[in-house]
Amino acid sequence: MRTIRLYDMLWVDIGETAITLKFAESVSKSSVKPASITYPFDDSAREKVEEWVSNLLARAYEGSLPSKRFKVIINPFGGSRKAVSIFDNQAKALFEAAHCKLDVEQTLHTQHAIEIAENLDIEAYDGVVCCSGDGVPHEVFNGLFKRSDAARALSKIAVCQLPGGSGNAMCWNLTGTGSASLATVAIIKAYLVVSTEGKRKPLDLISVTHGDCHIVSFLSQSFGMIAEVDLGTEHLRWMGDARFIAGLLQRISKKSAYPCDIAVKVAIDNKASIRDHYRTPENENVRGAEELLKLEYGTVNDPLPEDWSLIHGALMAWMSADVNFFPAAKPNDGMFDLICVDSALSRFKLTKTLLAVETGSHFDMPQVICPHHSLVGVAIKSSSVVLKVDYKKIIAYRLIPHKREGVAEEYISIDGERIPFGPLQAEVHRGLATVLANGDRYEARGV
Ligand SMILES: Nc1ncnc2c1ncn2[C@@H]1O[C@H](COP(=O)(O)OP(=O)(O)OP(=O)(O)O)[C@@H](O)[C@H]1O
Repeated sequence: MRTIRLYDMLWVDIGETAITLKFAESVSKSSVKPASITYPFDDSAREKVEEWVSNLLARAYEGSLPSKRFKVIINPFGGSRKAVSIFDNQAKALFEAAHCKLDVEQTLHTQHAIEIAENLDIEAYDGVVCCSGDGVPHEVFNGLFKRSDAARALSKIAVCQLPGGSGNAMCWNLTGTGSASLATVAIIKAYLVVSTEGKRKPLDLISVTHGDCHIVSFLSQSFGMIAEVDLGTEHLRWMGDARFIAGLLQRISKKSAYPCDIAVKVAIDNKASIRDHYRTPENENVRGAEELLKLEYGTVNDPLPEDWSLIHGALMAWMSADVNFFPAAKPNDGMFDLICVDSALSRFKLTKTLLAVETGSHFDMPQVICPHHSLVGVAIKSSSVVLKVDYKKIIAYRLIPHKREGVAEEYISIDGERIPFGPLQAEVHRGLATVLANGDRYEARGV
C-alpha cells in the first residue's frame, strides 16, 4: 500500500477503464518530480469512482483553486542564467501534471515585465509566475500598478516567484524554499480565491516617490551599507547568496557611514509590542479597494508632515536564503519594518549583529533597541545616525540622503533595483497586492 499526502496530490485522470493519480514524488530532500499510479476499475463502478475522484480533488485543493491559469515570465539572464532550464526541468512538468494552464514568455529586455503586466488580460489568468530574481516580480507589481484598473488587477492577479535569480527573496518568503520544484508545488497548492470560501493572500505594497516618479516596492528599500552591498557587489555575483555577507563584512571592516536625514511615521516602537503584533493573526479580508491606491501623506515633493519622527525599510522577512533581516515582518499588516544601524557601534558588535541576521536572532540582541518614546514623532537629524541598531514598525518615511565627499557611486535600492540617488518618500498600501502562499506569515523564523 502506498501513501500519498494530499498536499502532493496534483490531479486524477479518469480514463475508460482506469484512473491515474498524478502526484509530486520526492527524489531528494529538496526536490520532487511528477509521478503517477494507475488503478483499473470496472465500468459498473464509474459513478462511484467519479464521485471519489471529485472528493479527493476537492480535499487536495481545499482553499485553493485547481487548474490555475498562469502567465509565466522567465528572465533568461537572471542569476546565473539558468532560469530557462530551471523552469523547463524542475517546474513545467509539475504544472502540467496539475492541469495548470501555462502561457510562457521570456523577457527580451530590461523592464519588459512591466509592459507584460501592464497589458495583461487579467481575466485570462489567475496569476503571474516569475522565474527570475526579485527584479521581475518588482516589475510585474509596477506594471499592474500603472494600469487604469490597478486596484482590481493587483487584487485579481496573484504574483509569485520560482527561484531563477541570485536572491529569490520572494520565493523564500512565501514558499519557504529555494528549490524550484518544491516552490512549484507550493504555488500549485497555494490559497487563491475560488469563490467566497476561497482565500486570497494579500500583500502590502509600498509606494515610493522620488523626483517626479511614483513606483511600488514589495520587498525592500535600502540606502547605505545594504544598498551598496546589494548593488555595488555585482562583481561578486559568482558567489551567489554569499556575496551579500562578503560585501557586508568588507564594509564593516571599513566602518562605512552614510549621512542622511530621515523622518518617520512610527506605528510600533518597542520590541515587546512588535512581538505581540507579530503573533496576532491579521484579518484576511483587506481588499484592493480604490482608496488603497491613494497616497495619504503626499509625495516627496510635498511639505514634510509635522508629526514624523528614522533607514532600511522592508516588507518581506528574507533578503536571501541566509539573510532574515526582518524577522517581525508580516505580509499584510499595513506596516513595514525599519532597521537603523548606529555607525558608532563597535566593529565587533556590528559584525555579531549582522551575522545574527542569518537566523533572525538579531531582533533579540541588546544592541537591537527600539528608541525611547520621547524620540517618537520628531524628525531625527542623523548625519551619522543616533541610535545603535533599532527595529520599528512604521507606516511612512522620508529619506534625504547626502552625498559623501570623494565617493563616486552612491546607491539607493528599491527591491534590489537601483534608483537615482536623491530624496524619496515611502508609504504603505495595506493588502493592495495578491501573492500565492499557504501560511499567514512569512516562512522565515519569526519573533
Ligand atoms: N532579456 C533581458 N535582458 C536584459 N535585462 C533583463 C532581461 N530581462 C530582464 N532583465 C532585467 O534584469 C534585472 C534583474 O532581474 P532578476 O531580478 O530577474 O535577476 P537577478 O538580478 O539575477 O536576481 P536578483 O534580483 O535575485 O539579484 C531586472 O532589472 C530586469 O529588468
